[in-house]
Amino acid sequence: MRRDSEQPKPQLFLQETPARPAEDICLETRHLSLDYQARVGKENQTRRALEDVSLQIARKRVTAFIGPSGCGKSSLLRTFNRMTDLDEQSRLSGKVLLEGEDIHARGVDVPMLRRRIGMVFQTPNPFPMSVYENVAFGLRLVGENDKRHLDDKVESCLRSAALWEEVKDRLHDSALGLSGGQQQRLVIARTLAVEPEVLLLDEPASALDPISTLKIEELIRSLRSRLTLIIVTHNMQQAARVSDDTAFLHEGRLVEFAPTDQLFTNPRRRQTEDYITGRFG
Ligand SMILES: Nc1ncnc2c1ncn2[C@@H]1O[C@H](COP(=O)(O)OP(=O)(O)OP(=O)(O)O)[C@@H](O)[C@H]1O
Repeated sequence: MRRDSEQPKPQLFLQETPARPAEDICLETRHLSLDYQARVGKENQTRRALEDVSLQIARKRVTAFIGPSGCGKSSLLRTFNRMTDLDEQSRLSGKVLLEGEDIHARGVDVPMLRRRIGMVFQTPNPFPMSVYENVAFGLRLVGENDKRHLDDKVESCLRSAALWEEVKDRLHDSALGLSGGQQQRLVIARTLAVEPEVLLLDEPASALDPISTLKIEELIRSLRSRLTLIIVTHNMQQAARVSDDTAFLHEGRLVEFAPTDQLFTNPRRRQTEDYITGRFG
């Protein structure tokens, strides 16, 4: 196995990664750093969650973010749909580009950005309404009220989320009566209804049992023919099973980003090797 003798130099990262044709890149960060305010005793201190992260996410692939707790995986994910804006005290520098366009440029429509880049969280969060209305929700918001069209769309999204067969006879029952795994697939169906280009998944299966986890993993694989997926996971086996590319982060820095097979079998960085072989983390 090849090892580096030196500490990683993330700023060299792009030169070491096989260049992707520009037309294959969906999302890109350039020298992205994120600072937040932490309360220490009676004082606020500025802390860095992300440090000079530059990476290119390929379209219609599954990219996994792995790394020890607190390394910045979720923070990085949340920059892609500007969820980090919700913390008014955090400061971002560098760029995030979606299809080559700066998502922080003046005039960007943030609700539209969040339609294009959907997000699914660790704990399933269906709305307290029926299964049907959960999926129809986003469509109604954009003015779709035609019943035939809504019926078709609800069915196709539930099929895409591998949930239709389990819920087709209880579409008008409360979504809160579904199991945790079903709720998470419903949330994915709800997100798919507004036809996002990118789906961000923040530990989507960590609250689920093994069978539900398997279903979510199969779903992730099946969705990559139609959109770009990015998954944060603590579980390296899961990253290896579902992703095409994997980024390893440590202390807010991108240490290594490579095709998943390569990263797990022949990591280029000593730190990556130590992490995947369980020497730390
Ligand atoms: N707005 C914020 N306020 C307080 N702390 C923050 C904020 N943003 C990031 N952090 C801190 O920055 C670090 C990175 O957090 P992040 O949630 O991105 O890590 P992570 O790799 O996803 O961790 P985990 O695997 O434990 O979920 C953590 O120490 C976190 O507590």
